[in-house]
Amino acid sequence: MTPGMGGGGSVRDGWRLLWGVLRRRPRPLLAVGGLVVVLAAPTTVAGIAVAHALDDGFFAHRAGTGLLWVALLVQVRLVAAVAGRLLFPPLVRVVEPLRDELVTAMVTAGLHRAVREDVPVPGAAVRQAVDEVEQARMLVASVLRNAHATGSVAVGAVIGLAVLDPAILLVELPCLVASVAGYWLLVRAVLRRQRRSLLAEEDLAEHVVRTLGARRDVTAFAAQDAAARPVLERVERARLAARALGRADAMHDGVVGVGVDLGLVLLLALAPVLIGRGRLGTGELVAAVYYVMFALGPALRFLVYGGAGWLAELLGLMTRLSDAIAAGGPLSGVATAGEPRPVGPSSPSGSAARPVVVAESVGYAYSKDAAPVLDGAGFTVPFGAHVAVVGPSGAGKSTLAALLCGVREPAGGTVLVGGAPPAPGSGVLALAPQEPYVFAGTVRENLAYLAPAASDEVLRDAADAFGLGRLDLDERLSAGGAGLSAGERQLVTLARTYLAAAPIVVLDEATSHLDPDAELRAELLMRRRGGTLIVIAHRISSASRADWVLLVDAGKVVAGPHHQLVDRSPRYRQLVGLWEPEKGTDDGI
Ligand SMILES: Nc1ncnc2c1ncn2[C@@H]1O[C@H](COP(=O)(O)OP(=O)(O)OP(=O)(O)O)[C@@H](O)[C@H]1O
Repeated sequence: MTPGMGGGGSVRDGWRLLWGVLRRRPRPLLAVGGLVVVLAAPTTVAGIAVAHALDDGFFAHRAGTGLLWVALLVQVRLVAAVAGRLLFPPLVRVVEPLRDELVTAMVTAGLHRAVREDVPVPGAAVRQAVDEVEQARMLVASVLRNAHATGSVAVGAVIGLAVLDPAILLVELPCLVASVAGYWLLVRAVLRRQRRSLLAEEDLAEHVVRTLGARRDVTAFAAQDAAARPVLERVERARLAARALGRADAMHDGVVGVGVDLGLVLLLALAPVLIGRGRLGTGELVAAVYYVMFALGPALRFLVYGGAGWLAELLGLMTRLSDAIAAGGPLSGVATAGEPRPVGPSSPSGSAARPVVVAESVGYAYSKDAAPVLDGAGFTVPFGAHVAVVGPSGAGKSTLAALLCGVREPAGGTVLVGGAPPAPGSGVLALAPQEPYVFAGTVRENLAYLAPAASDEVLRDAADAFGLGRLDLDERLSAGGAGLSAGERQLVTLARTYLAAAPIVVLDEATSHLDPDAELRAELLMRRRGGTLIVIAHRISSASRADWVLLVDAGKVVAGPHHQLVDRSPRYRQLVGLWEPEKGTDDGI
């Protein structure tokens, strides 16, 4: 699980998880709530003391009385500081058990998933889950403590205004309610947009990394434009999401303005009426202004500027935890986020992910005006199958391989590998392309490119098995493999693909320069490595060895075992006929 918002749950799920855990401790929660009113008293008394100090003391030329009220004000502040400590015991009883409950939920869900899907429990993911829960616990404590302080000051001010004159409350309360309601709507909008922006950025980053990782496949398919298009689309999506978030953020000032500035203007507009009727003294007006400016104002500002960020962070975190619990705990995403379970010769046995390849009504054309290469093609390749893809030259076999590898995206229909659209560089598929690529570096580097952890022994065994015994692992190769024969370049590419941990291997006419014996040996090795093998067939012998044949013709795909297609498909018979006369020499087309 990435620390980002990778899941699909909503903020409401985050709320539900948080509330579900908090409400299990109703007594300390009620005590925390009750203390809001108790701790509101100092603010109320402070305003009243200001009013009396002025009206009964200094404005009435009774300095002694005024000073007595000021002394009371100081006393109240001292008592408030001591009373503030009453909050901590119930707060601790609310917050501390949160960690145990959430960690238990995360790890339990993760273990269930591990058992259900037969995947190992990655310690790093569990550690990350514990860290996130700890972060959530600290955020809950901060949010509750600060919300409590803010809430008690605001409640104290509201009570004080009501004591001064209920009419003042009648003009202040609507402003306050409108401000808090606006803030609430804003928080939700900011959260939604923040989440959208984060997801867009994560998606972009993931796509860029994958596309860069697949640059050799992209080059092999000459699909630079097709590979760049989805990246550019994601850049635009991330830009729009960030702009929308910025617009929502800018609304915060308006929310504070309604609660404080508008409230103050209305209070001052009402004051002459109340003073004229003898309902409000000058000192009381000052006290009312004190409540609005120095109690409600800071409380609202804290709520909007400080609290909003904390609350957004807390809810974002809770939503991620809720996603993870719903998806099976801290392991969610581990098996699907670019880490396919290994299948190569250096991999532990019995731990293979088993992605099935499903194509449904797939359409693809190279441009808007070009005739579609594929038009409504559909088939399924079960995990572990050995499949040959055949068809006349130009029928779309390589195009199909590019779609399976995710290097091109279908114009219509869907291609799913292991239930998700294939992503280049995800490591689920390893491709040996038509044009072998050998890059400047040692034989070791060339072979280990898709299996960086492979030992020299494993690399040597693979090289020997593919007939590259004459090459030393330390031997330097130049870009393009000058000095190697065309067949040897293909063998280097094949051995590299063989060593990859990907559960699916696609050979796109990758044996065209090999003699039939070398081709047979390469195919047998690929079958032995385990996983699914999809061969864009160069020779009919290769199709007849496969469990299943996909015949690509006129935009469609017909599937079946070799012998069945020979019986059933005149087109396939024709192809076999074209291939077979050349048998014994080189039966390729
Ligand atoms: N990059 C491209 N731009 C435009 N058209 C293309 C491109 N690549 C392939 N095509 C066209 O798409 C069609 C299918 O090509 P593709 O290479 O997939 O067929 P294929 O069955 O693999 O052929 P072959 O057996 O000759 O390799 C052909 O008509 C080809 O000319």
